[in-house]
Amino acid sequence: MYLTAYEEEMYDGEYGEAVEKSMKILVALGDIYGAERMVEISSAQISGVSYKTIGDAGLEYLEELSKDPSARVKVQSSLNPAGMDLDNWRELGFSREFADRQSRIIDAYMRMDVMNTCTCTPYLIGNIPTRGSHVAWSESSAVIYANSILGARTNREGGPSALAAAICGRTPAYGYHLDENRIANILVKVEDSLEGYEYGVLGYYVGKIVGDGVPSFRFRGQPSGDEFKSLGAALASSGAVALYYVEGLNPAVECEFEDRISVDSASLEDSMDELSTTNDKPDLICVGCPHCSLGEIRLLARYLRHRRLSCDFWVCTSHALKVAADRMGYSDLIVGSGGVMVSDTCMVVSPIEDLGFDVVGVDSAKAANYIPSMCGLDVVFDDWKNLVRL
Ligand SMILES: C[C@@](O)(CCOP(=O)(O)O)CC(=O)O
Ligand code: SF4
Repeated sequence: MYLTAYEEEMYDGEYGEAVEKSMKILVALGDIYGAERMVEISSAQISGVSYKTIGDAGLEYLEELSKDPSARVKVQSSLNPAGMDLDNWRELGFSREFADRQSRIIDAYMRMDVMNTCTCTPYLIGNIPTRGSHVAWSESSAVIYANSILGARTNREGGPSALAAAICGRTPAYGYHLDENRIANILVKVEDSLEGYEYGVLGYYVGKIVGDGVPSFRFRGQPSGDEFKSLGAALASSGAVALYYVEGLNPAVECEFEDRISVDSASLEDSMDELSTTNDKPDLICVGCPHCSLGEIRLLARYLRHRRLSCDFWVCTSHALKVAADRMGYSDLIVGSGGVMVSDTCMVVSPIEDLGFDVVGVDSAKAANYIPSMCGLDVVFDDWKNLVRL
């Protein structure tokens, strides 16, 4: 592939070992996917943060890499959720051993100047790529949000390739960076008006049909940003979708529809049932997959203000939005009803299986899809208001 003089110098090790190693990863990826050149990126979102998911091998790789002074990111780079709340891990019951290793991972990233914002919704707290800009993001729910709602361009990176891109400020130009791979190829007509968590069910259903295709949605009403967050997360987890369009919002510049499908509430019923693995009552309810927006926290707080929860209840969000919720008094209302504000982590990447829970209630199709395999626990999937009433 073609490299500029500067990129070649990075490749030849003139800027240090970590830069050289990172450039070699990017060139190898570019060669595999037929990239002809690199593009400059404006930001990175780096997954592979939880000690639960990357283990000792990941920890050692990051510590080793971060010792090299050339391992410093060139663009704004933010971290995906970690395996614990970085401040309140003791109160939530995480072990000291887990916490020590998790902190070493965060420290290694911080040495490389990656921001320890620890959220899968970086676009809610300031890592907001502009329309048309190239980025290297590796959280599938954030990738699809960036490509679809923000109009930026990113492939579904892995943690190591997003980090390599951040260290070089470049990513190979293939896949969703190129116009020809951003053509809508399946029309999805949504016949009924949906609400809240139903957008996750829709994403789960459509993702299984379209795989890595590019759907274009025709909705009856206009979903909210939070609903797009749920829709995209589910599309990216049951399928490998990285980009979708919405008629009237971000219509596809080009469409080559190979298929057209219609979806109504009845077609979603089976998916709705599939997402629960038990009829038992949850002993933990978790919302915030992807991490809650401040608007979602506000609605939870208003609903819970005069209620008492009958089981543990986690509201997962970023540290930044938890601070905002504290100042608004939302956190007090949630805590007052028996809930907990959990920042930096979530029900999938934290070791909830070691905290004595058996059945987790979630309103996120993505979380319902992942908890049985990633935590080995049973799941009840429903609207959060129904879960709270159970
Ligand atoms: C499941 C997921 O949201 C979080 C776990 O990933 P990681 O621990 O950040 O590698 C990753 C993804 O969907 O890209
Ligand atoms: S599993 Fe959900 S909450 Fe956890 S990091 Fe992924 S998108 Fe975010």
